Order: sequence, then C-alpha cells, then structure tokens
Amino acid sequence: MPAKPRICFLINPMSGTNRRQDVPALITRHVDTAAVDHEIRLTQYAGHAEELARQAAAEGFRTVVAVGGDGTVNEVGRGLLGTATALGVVPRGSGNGLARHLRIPLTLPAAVQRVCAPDFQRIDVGHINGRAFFCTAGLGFDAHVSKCFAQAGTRGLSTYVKVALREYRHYRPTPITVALNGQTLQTDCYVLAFANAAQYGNNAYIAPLADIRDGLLDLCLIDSLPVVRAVRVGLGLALGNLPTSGAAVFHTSSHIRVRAATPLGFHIDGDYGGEAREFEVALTPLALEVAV
Ligand SMILES: Nc1ncnc2c1ncn2[C@@H]1O[C@H](COP(=O)(O)OP(=O)(O)OP(=O)(O)O)[C@@H](O)[C@H]1O
Repeated sequence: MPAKPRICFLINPMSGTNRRQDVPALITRHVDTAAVDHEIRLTQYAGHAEELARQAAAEGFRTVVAVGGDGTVNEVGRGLLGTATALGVVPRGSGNGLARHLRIPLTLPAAVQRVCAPDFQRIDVGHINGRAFFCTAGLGFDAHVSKCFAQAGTRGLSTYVKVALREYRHYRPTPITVALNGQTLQTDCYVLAFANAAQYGNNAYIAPLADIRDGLLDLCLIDSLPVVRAVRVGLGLALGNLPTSGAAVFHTSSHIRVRAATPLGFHIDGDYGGEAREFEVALTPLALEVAV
C-alpha cells in the first residue's frame, strides 16, 4: 500500500478571539486518519511558524497547515517558499483574507476535512522590500492602523474599527512618487494597497478584481480621505464595488517602485512592517503551492 501523505498542523495559540478551545483535540477529532498521517505543533513566539514550516518541509511533509490568521499564514507561507511542500489553512484569525479568497471553509471541522482531501493549486507571491506577502501589503493609513492595532491589547474586528476611527482624525497623507508600467505618478498616499488576493479579510474587498494566479498585483490608490469619500470607501469595501465607486484609482502591475517624501509605514498581510522611504514591490507568479 502506498504511504499516506503527511500533514503537519502548525497552531498559533494566540490567534483569533476564542482561545479557550482545545484546538489540537478538535483537529485530531476531524482529521481523516484513513487518508493522511498528521502531526500537530504549536508556535511559541512570533516568527516561530516560519522556522517550524521550513523544518517540516525538510522532513518531507506534503502539506503544512497554518492554523491561525493571516499573520500565521504569512509566516508558514514564507517558510515553504522554494520547497516542495504545500500550504494549507485552517482559518482561526479575525479576518482570514487568504482563506476567504481561496474559498477555504471557515469552520475548523470543514477546513480540517478539506486539507485531508484537497486540490493543489499554485498562487502568486508578492514581495515588498524583499518580504513575502500572499494576500495584501500596503502603505499609509492601513499600515498605521495595523501598528496601533498591534498595541491595542485586544484583537478582533470591533477593536480594529475603533482604532481606525480614532486614528482617522489625525492621519495625514504623504507625498509619493510611484513608478510602474513605464510611467511615473506624483501623488499623495493616504492608502496605497498592493493586492494579490481581493480582500483584506472580513469580506472587505480592497481590490475585488484581483486574481491570485494572474501574475499581477492590483494597486488601489486613495490619495486623500475626506469624510464623504471615507463613507464611499467604506461602502465600496463592503459591497465589493470600490473600482466603480470613483473613490479610489486602480492599476495593475508586477513591479512597482515607490519613493515617499517622509518615512511611511507599511504592512505585510495586515501585520505592521515598519517605516521606509523607498519601496520595491514585485510579484513572483505561481511561486507557492496551496491545498484548497
Ligand atoms: N506563540 C505565539 N505567541 C505570540 N505571538 C505569536 C505566537 N505565534 C504567532 N504569533 C504572532 O501572532 C500574530 C497574529 O497572528 P494571526 O494573524 O495569525 O492571528 P490574528 O491576529 O488573530 O488573526 P487576523 O490577522 O486574522 O486578525 C502573528 O503575527 C504571529 O507572528
């Protein structure tokens, strides 16, 4: 009999809002043991999932499953780049942007059953200043909010919205120069999002037309955000019609350079990445295999 594929579940115990569940026991209950062999490992600190994923790939696991939110997915995905091991996702974050984009089930039992009998597909991978992202990266207000959110003490959508409304009163755009597709744009950056997937998570569609397998990033530029436009952006995110709302400008490209007049914050899959004056953003087509 051929050997069963081996799956390694990497759990971020800090992700999501329901931390009291016994996640390892739930996974073990729902794994199809007739179809796969599995192991469960827990992360012990931020960044650990990347090391554990790389190690699991070296051990020959067919799939390494990120059990967590988009931050954990990012770490596991980074660890698997350049290996023959696929990324799986059991979504447990508050946003779950990549899982929603790939139509991975959002409940734990269904997601575990899915990774035991998946289709394998390849997706594009973005890089911002050399750091990989799978869902979205961005400059400006959303990065600033991700920094404040990380300091907020509690997580979840309601904390995110509260932080965003508080910061909106003070945040001002930064002048930037954007080079893409042989042209140069001088503009202001309130938000400049680089979307590989269509949404930030929570069905907030920053780039509803983004295709994760087309070799292109969808750029969404918002140069200023007075109140009336903020309402239109909010509605556009929720309804998935930002491109036709007139509240943002869209481009597609696989290689973008940005120079900012003053240091500008950036995020990587929703986690704050720091500040920089220059950004190089590029897409590598179909660089990661995922179990969907
Ligand atoms: N054991 C750990 N202790 C502390 N932090 C951890 C640990 N494991 C992972 N992390 C960090 O937790 C951060 C948040 O994780 P993740 O994004 O998966 O969950 P979330 O924030 O609840 O979900 P979402 O991004 O959907 O809101 C990640 O950036 C990761 O680096």
